[in-house]
Amino acid sequence: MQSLRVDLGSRSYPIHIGPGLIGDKDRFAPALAPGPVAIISDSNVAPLYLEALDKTLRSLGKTVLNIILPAGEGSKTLASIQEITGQLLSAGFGRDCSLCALGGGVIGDIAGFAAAAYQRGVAYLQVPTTLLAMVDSSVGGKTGVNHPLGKNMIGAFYQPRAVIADTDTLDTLPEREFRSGLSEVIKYGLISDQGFFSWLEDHMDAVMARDTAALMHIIERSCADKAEVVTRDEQEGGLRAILNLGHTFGHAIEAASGYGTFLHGEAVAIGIIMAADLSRRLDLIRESEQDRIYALMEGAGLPTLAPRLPVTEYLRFMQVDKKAQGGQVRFILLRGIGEAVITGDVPPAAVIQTLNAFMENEHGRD
Ligand SMILES: NC(=O)c1ccc[n+]([C@@H]2O[C@H](COP(=O)([O-])OP(=O)(O)OC[C@H]3O[C@@H](n4cnc5c(N)ncnc54)[C@H](O)[C@@H]3O)[C@@H](O)[C@H]2O)c1
Ligand SMILES: O=C(O)C(=O)C[C@@H](O)[C@H](O)[C@H](O)COP(=O)(O)O
Ligand SMILES: [Zn+2]
Repeated sequence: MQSLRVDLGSRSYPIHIGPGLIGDKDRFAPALAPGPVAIISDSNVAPLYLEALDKTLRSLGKTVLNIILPAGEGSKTLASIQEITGQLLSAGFGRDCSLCALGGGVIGDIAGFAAAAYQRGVAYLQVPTTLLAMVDSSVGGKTGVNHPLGKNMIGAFYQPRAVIADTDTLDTLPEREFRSGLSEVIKYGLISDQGFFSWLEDHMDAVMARDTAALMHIIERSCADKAEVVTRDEQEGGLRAILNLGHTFGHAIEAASGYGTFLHGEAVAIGIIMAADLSRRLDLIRESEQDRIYALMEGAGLPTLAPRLPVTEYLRFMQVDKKAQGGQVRFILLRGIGEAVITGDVPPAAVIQTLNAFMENEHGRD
């Protein structure tokens, strides 16, 4: 097992990564509030891992309530928050309860927001079971749900009490979901960790084969890179926006093509390639660097073609991006591999050139 810490003063918490952790009551005990526990999971994950977690929590003397939502992005709605809070109230759960998010990023985001809102805030733990959730969504306290007009539009910054990533759960993760998580891993290399990007170029075969040591390395390095950013800027006053590389385009792809058509990581992979294209048009990166990014995404089996939607549709969803300031969309661009830049003065003509290029020749590379 490896353990890291997210240092946020009184809101600090550990991240534990390793095999068999769902059965390790000593990881759970220090993070739980005194009262009962609700496990929030989804219809795919619950049959696989809920019984084991339930048993661990009961061995700590806890009363346990199970709440199971339909699997998939379609559940990331306010209706799910209503469902969870309704079940908590019916079971008589008070402010001394804890919620355990057992699942991928969808469950983590929903359960985290339910924890932030229920009786104005109760304890919660992240027990991520997808690669994407282990490397990204379980860490940093961004919680929330979608709105038909935009992704993650309703939510809160609310930190978990612990992140407990049982790497054994990755054994059952479908291949497409595994690959989806890799785009967020590649993102860390691009925004702040050139050495990690090079390591991924050299070890992608081992990663794709789910080699144990390679998986431990990418999860640990990703969590460390994310924790470093979150510690310096918890609520995205500035720096944290770099974690959004590829997301301005990516969120537009997810929303405009209907939530769930593209997995989040797939949309982010395409979005990162589009952001690299825009960075090259603005002479921030060289074509050779753009080629390396494209090659690594392809090597990870991720999609690189943007869906053919009207450019006006892309622009409509990009306009509501939460990073916009004074009506001006801000982009996360690359100044090289390993260095991100947050910029609010991208000429609209350049953005439209990138969008047109992807719509015309499908991959956006002239
Ligand atoms: N809060 C954040 O900082 C943050 C960061 C990145 C992404 N996100 C959000 O995370 C979501 C995507 O998360 P995701 O990719 O984990 O998707 P997901 O939660 O939908 O999980 C993917 C699929 O795999 C299934 N699954 C999960 N674990 C499994 C396992 N071990 N074995 C078999 N099946 C399993 C799930 O039931 C689901 O069908 C998006 O909504 C995205 O916006 C949030
Ligand atoms: O933690 C962050 O900060 C991120 O931006 C991580 C992203 O990978 C993640 O998709 C996040 O949910 C996006 O947040 P949003 O504020 O752009 O909705
Ligand atoms: Zn993301």
